Amino acid sequence: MTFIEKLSAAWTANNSLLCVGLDPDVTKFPAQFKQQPDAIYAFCKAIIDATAETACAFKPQIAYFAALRAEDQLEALCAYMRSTYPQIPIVLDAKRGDIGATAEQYAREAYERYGADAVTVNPYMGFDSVAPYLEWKDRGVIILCRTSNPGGSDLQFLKADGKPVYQHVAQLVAEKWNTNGQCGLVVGATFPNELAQVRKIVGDMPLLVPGVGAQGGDVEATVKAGRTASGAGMMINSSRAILYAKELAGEDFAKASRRVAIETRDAINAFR
Ligand SMILES: O=c1ccn([C@@H]2O[C@H](COP(=O)(O)O)[C@@H](O)[C@H]2O)c(=O)[nH]1
Repeated sequence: MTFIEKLSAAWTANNSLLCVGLDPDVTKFPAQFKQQPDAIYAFCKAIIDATAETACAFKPQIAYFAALRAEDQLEALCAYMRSTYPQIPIVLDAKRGDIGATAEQYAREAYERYGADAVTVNPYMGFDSVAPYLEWKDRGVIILCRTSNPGGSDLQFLKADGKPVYQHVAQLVAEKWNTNGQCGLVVGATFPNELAQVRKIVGDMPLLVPGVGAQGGDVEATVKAGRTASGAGMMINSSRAILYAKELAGEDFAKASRRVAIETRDAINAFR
């Protein structure tokens, strides 16, 4: 099964466009994890088990693991997700970008070492820096287009040949790079107008849409701007708001995460 087939099946089976982001920050972990040597694995596993039925994808952010020399825990976590929830795609958020020879190694890291279904990639160095990922025909390549952060405008909004750079990226990926139908784009929920522009350019291409939850993106505006005719087409990511959900009286952290994941999924579904 290809990444796109798996994602489409997960949209339907879980009736969800929610992507649960795994950004494990040990300073925010509940007390019971503090002394645990594999705390990152144990915390993320609990979140995965609590939210799996609400999600169309999981998105581990590699920086949170690498910064603590915890790549082995990321590897174990990806193996756990693949064996326990094989129907839910893993999108490794690594935002890689380098010359072709190095990109080949980054592609192996994402797809072979971690067994990710898709990886995020930076298009700034052009086609030959993305081509090695495209060689993995059953995997997804999710290319940064209009990122959710304010500083994304510094370059992505610059006009070239009369239109902003992010629109060039969308057009280039849709018309030239996506020959095997395996590409997606990252477009922030914090910019619904640009999300609508990108949707017009790329047809039904899947979009990874971070920015709801902690970054304050508006769910209704996001869904209305980015949905396809069939009411899908997006992995709307929320990380911190789910991982570190405020617990209600008598609730534990995983139940709180599950509750917020359900609320977010349902809020999204209300506008599909
Ligand atoms: O444009 C982008 C691309 C990626 N991200 C990543 O998504 C999550 C967002 O986390 P929240 O806690 O929901 O804000 C994080 O891993 C970012 O690295 C993004 O925010 N914007």
